Amino acid sequence: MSQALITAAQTARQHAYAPYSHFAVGAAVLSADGRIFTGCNIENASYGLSMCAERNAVFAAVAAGVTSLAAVAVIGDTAKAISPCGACRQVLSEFCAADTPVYLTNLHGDTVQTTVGALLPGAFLKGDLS
Ligand SMILES: O=c1ccn([C@H]2C[C@H](O)[C@@H](CO)O2)c(=O)[nH]1
Ligand SMILES: [Zn+2]
Repeated sequence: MSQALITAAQTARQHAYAPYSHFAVGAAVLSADGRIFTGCNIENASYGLSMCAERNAVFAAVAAGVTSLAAVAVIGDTAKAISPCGACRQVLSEFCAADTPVYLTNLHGDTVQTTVGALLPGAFLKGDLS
């Protein structure tokens, strides 16, 4: 399943809209019942409005009613496996368990398997609200 998820991320990457950074990213997330949702980064002339691939994939899942994710894959044209930004780590923490596997990859086939909890130890979570 990790290979299918990585392939889905790779396909989504082809739709990246990144005319400013020229850095295309794709992401895919897996639901508990085996569905895959994908996202690519989408930039804007107002740079700060740009959105990462990871968050677009998570938001696509949530918009389909899936709020619990079983696995995540991300791909970009990096020298080493891609490293998600802090904002995406926080958003992943909202919808994934700490032990949810994350496959970080690049176009050379380097793959690092980590977890959402390892990517953002001490994430601010629902339970922290009083
Ligand atoms: O993990 C990452 C890292 C970067 N980007 C996007 C944001 C921006 O559009 C471009 C350059 O940072 O890549 C992602 O989508 N995911
Ligand atoms: Zn991000």
